[in-house]
Amino acid sequence: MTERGPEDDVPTSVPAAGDRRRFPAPAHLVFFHGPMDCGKSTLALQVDHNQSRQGRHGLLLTQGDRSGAPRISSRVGLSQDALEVDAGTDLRLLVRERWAGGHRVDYLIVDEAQFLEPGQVDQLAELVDESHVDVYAFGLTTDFRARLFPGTQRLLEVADTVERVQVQVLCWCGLPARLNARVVGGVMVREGATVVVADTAPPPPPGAGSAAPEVRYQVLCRRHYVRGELGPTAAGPGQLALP
Ligand SMILES: Nc1ncnc2c1ncn2[C@@H]1O[C@H](COP(=O)(O)OP(=O)(O)O)[C@@H](O)[C@H]1O
Ligand SMILES: Cc1cn([C@H]2C[C@H](O)[C@@H](COP(=O)(O)O)O2)c(=O)[nH]c1=O
Repeated sequence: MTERGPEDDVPTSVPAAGDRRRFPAPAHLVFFHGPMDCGKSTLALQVDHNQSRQGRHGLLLTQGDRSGAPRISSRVGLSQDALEVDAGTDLRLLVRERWAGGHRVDYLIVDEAQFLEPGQVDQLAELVDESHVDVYAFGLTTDFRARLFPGTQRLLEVADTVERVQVQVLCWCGLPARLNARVVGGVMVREGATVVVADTAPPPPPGAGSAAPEVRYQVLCRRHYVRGELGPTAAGPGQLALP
């Protein structure tokens, strides 16, 4: 086990082959991605559990969790308190402040990583390369327009390892679903703000009152995403709202 902290010496040149064991194993930036509901937050909490059980100290970060609280919450029922970050957070300073307060930080768990600014992804890479902090980031591949989020794009560009989360989410037709449709008032939309925090909960049964969330997401296969078809369980006609 390698314990990392501000006091560690960071090698400034590549060691000769015989010297390698004097240097810590390199840290890594790992990015796990997929559509909504594929188990990213569950995996984030599992990675944290497995790392912390090795005696390592992690810092959990998130932004805009569905719970509305600074937490990483999984639909399986697990959840952990986390630090809420936003576009203005310097992630290097965040870690250095923890170190200055006497806390060890060996690794970061970053959920909802699609919401990071590209510059914040570069800060994570710097923490990996210059401070030997392992970073495990978890985020959506694409937004409701089927375009990469800027944070996701940067993670795909610079991460040491990129893994598509293996749990398949299924479209209503039974095919694997990889695209996130935004549904407003029962109708799929393709225009709007990139960030709208909401869940994939199915629509309530007819007559259940107005507690229904106005915005929800539905994960679809490519064909049904392109056609804007939400399937038989969709509220309302399930039609695409043309711009
Ligand atoms: N009651 C349940 N029993 C078993 N697995 C569940 C249950 N509810 C949700 N899940 C699993 O949790 C997954 C969603 O996990 P979550 O971490 O919240 O996803 P993400 O963060 O990617 O949106 C679902 O795809 C499903 O596999
Ligand atoms: C597609 C899409 C999603 N979001 C939001 C909706 C949720 O609050 C999160 C994703 O959460 P999950 O843990 O992956 O289920 O992202 C968004 O703001 N914009 C989008 O285009």
